[in-house]
Amino acid sequence: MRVIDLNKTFGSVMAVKSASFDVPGAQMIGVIGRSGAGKSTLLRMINHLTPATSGSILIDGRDILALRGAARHAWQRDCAMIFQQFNLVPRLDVLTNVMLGRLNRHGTLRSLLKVFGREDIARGLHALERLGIADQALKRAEDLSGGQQQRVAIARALTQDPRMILADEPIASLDPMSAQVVMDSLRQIHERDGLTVICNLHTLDTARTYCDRVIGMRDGAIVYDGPAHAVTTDVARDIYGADDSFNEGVTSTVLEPDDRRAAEVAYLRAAEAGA
Ligand SMILES: Nc1ncnc2c1ncn2[C@@H]1O[C@H](COP(=O)(O)OP(=O)(O)OP(=O)(O)O)[C@@H](O)[C@H]1O
Repeated sequence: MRVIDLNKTFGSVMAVKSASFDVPGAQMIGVIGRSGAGKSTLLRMINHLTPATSGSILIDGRDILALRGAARHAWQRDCAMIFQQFNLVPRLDVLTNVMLGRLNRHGTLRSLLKVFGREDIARGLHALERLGIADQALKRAEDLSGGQQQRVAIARALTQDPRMILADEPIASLDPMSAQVVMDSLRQIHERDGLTVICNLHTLDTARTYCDRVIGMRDGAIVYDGPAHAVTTDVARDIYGADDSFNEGVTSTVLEPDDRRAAEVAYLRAAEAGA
């Protein structure tokens, strides 16, 4: 993937400014930066959840920002999104939630009727097994812990057969142990399946532990792009724009404007409808 001079403005706010980077092969990338730095907007533009103002994103030489209609939905299927708030259907059982990831692989009629075949069930169960929660398959999603729900969301993403996983602060709502399990799962998917995982993270130590590469954003611009191990305290201070009193433990945020939630819900509905 090549991201070239990507920009996003919201009114007078330049959320992402001239972002450019290449992902030459499967990588696990952590995007860090303080609240409002533009991390979510960057991920959302890659997935088409937020339209870019200008720039291009080339995959196999094709600008995915120019895609419309079915081609655009096919791309959204190829880059599965994982959200901080899991975005499961709370009253549906876990297995059905996971199989929803298969819907936009099928034709419209099958998708509308939510008809799952044997292969869908097998794939759903296999994904749950990989995430270590197959025993929860028949429970309602809302009855699971936050960490388990995020693993269900990852299993759903896997059943989409994605080329890439984009995770927007996947552990921000989780306790430390659940966060570790979720990050271990994403790392394992990256290594075993050879998928690129781009993950917005709000703690530096998580990025250092799990990612090979870190992209640091400040005020919409990429101010660091390099190996995770090279993110020293000085580099971090530059990314977070903090003074000498900078404390690594204090980084991003969990605030999420309502309009973004609405966009996520619309995205998932479209996926469910097999649009
Ligand atoms: N839908 C929107 N409408 C208007 N402004 C927005 C919208 N989404 C993001 N912004 C603004 O764009 C800038 C970048 O926001 P973004 O959410 O991408 O940052 P972030 O680094 O992900 O922050 P956080 O860690 O708080 O989620 C901020 O100034 C934010 O207020």
